[in-house]
Amino acid sequence: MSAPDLKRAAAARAVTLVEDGMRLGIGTGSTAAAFVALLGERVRAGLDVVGVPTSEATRVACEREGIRLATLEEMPELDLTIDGADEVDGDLRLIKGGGAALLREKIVAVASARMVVIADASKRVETLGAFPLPVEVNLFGIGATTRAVEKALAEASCTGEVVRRHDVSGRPVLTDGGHAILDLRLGRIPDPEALSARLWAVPGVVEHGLFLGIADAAILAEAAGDEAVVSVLGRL
Ligand SMILES: O=C[C@H](O)[C@H](O)[C@H](O)COP(=O)(O)O
Repeated sequence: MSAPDLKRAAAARAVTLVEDGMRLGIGTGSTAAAFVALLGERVRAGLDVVGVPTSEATRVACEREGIRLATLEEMPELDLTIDGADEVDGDLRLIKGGGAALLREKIVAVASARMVVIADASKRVETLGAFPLPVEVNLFGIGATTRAVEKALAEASCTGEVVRRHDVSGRPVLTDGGHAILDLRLGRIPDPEALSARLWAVPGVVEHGLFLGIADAAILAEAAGDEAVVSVLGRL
């Protein structure tokens, strides 16, 4: 059972939550892409939904699948968001932003009555932080902002390094909103709420990838022999 098969299994369970007439938030990343493909199949079979994509990549994928789209200006309240995650803990706290879409993802998730995470079970952790925490920052004053983020880490009892994200060709990554990403390599985050508050207090931080109190449930798929077994954390 490959990782793509597990992602597809989690996405397939999530697609069953979608009902006719729903206003959907549609996430970003490889697991969300599996969801978009399955949603496209249902749309072509007659399901009537409208989606708000959380990135330009997801917008393009949805258009290819024939999924009707709107903006949050046109449709500021959503029924359900389905999105992936880089880490999920037992309290449904998340790290997101491995694909640099965290700002739009958080705006869309908070605009939704429900957010459901889809992931392979390797994303389930006891303590958040092994995955580097993405922080989206304004380009203006990025050196000073990086220093201030380092100081915020110490104040939240975290240790580690702050590294600007580059792509595989060595170019600095820019988000869909034209901002930079700092990856906080921490190993563990002992108090995510404290770190969240410290990061928000830094001028220049646009958003961070800690999603706290936002997700309602997580659909996690793991392999059992040749089968994918899906479990649910929280309530669907
Ligand atoms: O910015 C990207 C997102 O937060 C993704 O949802 C996250 O990185 C998980 O992606 P994947 O499903 O590819 O592991």
